[in-house]
Amino acid sequence: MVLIVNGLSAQYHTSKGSVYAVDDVDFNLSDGESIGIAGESACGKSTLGLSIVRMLLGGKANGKIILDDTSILDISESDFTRKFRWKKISMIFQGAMNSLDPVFTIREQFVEVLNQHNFAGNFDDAILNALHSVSLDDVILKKYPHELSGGMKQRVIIAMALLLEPKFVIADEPTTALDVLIQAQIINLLKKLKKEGMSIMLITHDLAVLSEIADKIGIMYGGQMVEFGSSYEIYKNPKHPYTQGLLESIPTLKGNIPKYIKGNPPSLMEPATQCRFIERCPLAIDKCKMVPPKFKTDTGYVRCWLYDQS
Ligand SMILES: Nc1ncnc2c1ncn2[C@@H]1O[C@H](COP(=O)(O)OP(=O)(O)OP(=O)(O)O)[C@@H](O)[C@H]1O
Repeated sequence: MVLIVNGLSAQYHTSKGSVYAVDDVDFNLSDGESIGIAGESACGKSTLGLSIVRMLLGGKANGKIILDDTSILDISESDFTRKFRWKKISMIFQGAMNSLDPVFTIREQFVEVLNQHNFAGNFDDAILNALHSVSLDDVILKKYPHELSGGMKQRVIIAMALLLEPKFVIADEPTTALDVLIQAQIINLLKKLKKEGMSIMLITHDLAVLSEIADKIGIMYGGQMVEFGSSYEIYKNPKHPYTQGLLESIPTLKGNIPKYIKGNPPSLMEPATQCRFIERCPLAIDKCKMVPPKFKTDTGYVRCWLYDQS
């Protein structure tokens, strides 16, 4: 599965005006590659994921998303549902484990998902395959959500996203609200799925959890992907001052005191007219009063005037 995202923007229209939640994002993934999307709260990470599965409620996405040679924003809703949604690409929604229906057994909830997608194969085979791929035992099928631990509920949610065997799964903060041991189990599960050939887009505010899964990383700030590249390049040689700040804020075992980025993220109620990071950037220069374009790096790009070679 090859994914090319080009000039992707997404806006929500609210009674207070438009929210420019995703602004001119580019990235690409080759077959089998996974990407990590990191950035602070409200910088557009979920909106980016929702745009790719065409599930932006109250919003509209523009630009190009090419999935396996099809421009998926240009096909009809029914074609997208029939050929792509949950079959080639699915999403594990943020907080979904808390929205399992308390009055239905886990099996009934799996059946509901299969029915919604007009699944024509053998229901039991599909459910058991998905369940086993997340290392859950068949006995949980008879249980109700309140009988499961948080980690088991999150596995159920991941299994639901895998029911129709998509090759690309977007996981939006799949470890939030789980204790650290369970977080590690879920990350290991995603690693296992990746090894089995699945491409994953892992969305998180925590850069530290990406290192084991992501071949590439996109750093989001104020609706823009301010840096994109191979994980190696982003970790070893981060270029954007925001990426540098994020990496310095990760606690280490070596005793370095984690730093934090002063100030608050910008409002997304206006389109960008200058660098979105200007107010918080320790390295800002005069040019930063203009919106930075994407400057090429070894493996991707950075949106920062400090890398202007002209
Ligand atoms: N349905 C919506 N209607 C209006 N505005 C929205 C909607 N969903 C998100 N937003 C706004 O869009 C911006 C980006 O939100 P988004 O949820 O994509 O960010 P995020 O990086 O995923 O945040 P978090 O890490 O907190 O989940 C925010 O300003 C948010 O308030």
